Amino acid sequence: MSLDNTHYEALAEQIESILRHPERAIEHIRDERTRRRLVEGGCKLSAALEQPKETFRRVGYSHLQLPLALVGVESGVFSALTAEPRAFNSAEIAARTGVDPGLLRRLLRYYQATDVVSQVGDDTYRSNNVTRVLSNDDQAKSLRWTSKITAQGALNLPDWLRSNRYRDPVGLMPTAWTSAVHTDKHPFAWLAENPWALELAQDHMRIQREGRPLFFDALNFEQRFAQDSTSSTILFVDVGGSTGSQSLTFRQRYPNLPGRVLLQDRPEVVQQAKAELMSSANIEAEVYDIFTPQPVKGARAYYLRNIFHGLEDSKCVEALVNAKAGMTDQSVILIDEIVLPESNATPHSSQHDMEVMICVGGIERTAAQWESLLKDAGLKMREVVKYDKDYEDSLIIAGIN
Ligand SMILES: C[S@@+](CC[C@H](N)C(=O)[O-])C[C@H]1O[C@@H](n2cnc3c(N)ncnc32)[C@H](O)[C@@H]1O
Repeated sequence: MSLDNTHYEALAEQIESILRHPERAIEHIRDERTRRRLVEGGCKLSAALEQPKETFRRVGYSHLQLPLALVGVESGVFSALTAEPRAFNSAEIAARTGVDPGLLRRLLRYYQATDVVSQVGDDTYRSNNVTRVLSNDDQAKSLRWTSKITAQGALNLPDWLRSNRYRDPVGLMPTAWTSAVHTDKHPFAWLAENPWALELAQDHMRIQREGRPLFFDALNFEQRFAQDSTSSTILFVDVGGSTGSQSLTFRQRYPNLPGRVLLQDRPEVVQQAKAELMSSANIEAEVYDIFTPQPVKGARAYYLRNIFHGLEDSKCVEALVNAKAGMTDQSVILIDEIVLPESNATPHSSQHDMEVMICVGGIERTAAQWESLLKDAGLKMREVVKYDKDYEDSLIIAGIN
């Protein structure tokens, strides 16, 4: 259908009418697919129609977004605005936060202009859906991680890639991030020596998963892998499982399933996991290095989430061969990672690819790349279960044959 100016005028009026009461739209759009179409269409339309100076402003000022969000979080401005469902003037917010009134007016002007808060009068502001997300303590922790850690590496990316002559930097050390923080340590070793950052890393990993589907939603573990289990069956080995969120979920999803659940990770992480994991959760935790042969023999499933995207191919194959050392014909390796499509990747999955490149010299992979890695380790890719379309999160099921 060819559209003329009258159609575009009518569409613009409809959009403006939605924006006069966005909360009504949130209330009335019942279908998630419709909401996504509007959000994605709006973003793509905005980029497709913008003039050169608008492109420059969008891209050239993108460095302000993250630090100013963190300012709003750490100063308490966002939580002051969300404390009550009403509008506040800047003097009230200044009194509640201790932020200088002059600075506060400038910050609020910026937040209003970038849709982080809503302005209802000359000096009156109220929270909106964006303020509410940013004032959530957990989201704030995640912002601290990206701002204090990953953003440092991202800003160093142009120099780092140029100095490495634009090679694909998979497995390259130092990474864009380690060179930005001037360490010659591997990022995991650096984290072990910087407990404040390790805590942020773990919080971020936990938070960025919240509300997203889990592989348990798409696959019935009990039916597929736990037939005839007894109390001595090793059901689920959560390799590199951090403080055990997936082990805990496993126990919660299958409370009556007989068998053992084991968490394996680096020494400093296992120490923390043991302190955090409730003994009633019935999860064992042990130190294990994925670059040594798997000591736990004959488990039904060796589960590895977000481990391989931090490793170059040769290291992945080494870790897979080591995992295989524990497997029997009945065992499977479950790799829970992004599986990138060959075309039309989502922003989330491609952002993750950039993030692992910047921080750990890692890479997100396509199904063909996963299949090739598994083949090199003498394993067979049996099935790929995609369980989150936004992130392309998938469970790759592999076995010895
Ligand atoms: C990106 S995190 C993923 C954590 C967890 N699997 C999840 O998805 O929430 C990577 C984990 O691998 C662990 N790790 C890194 N190198 C390891 C090694 N050589 N052996 C065992 N675990 C390792 C880290 O300590 C960290 O907990």
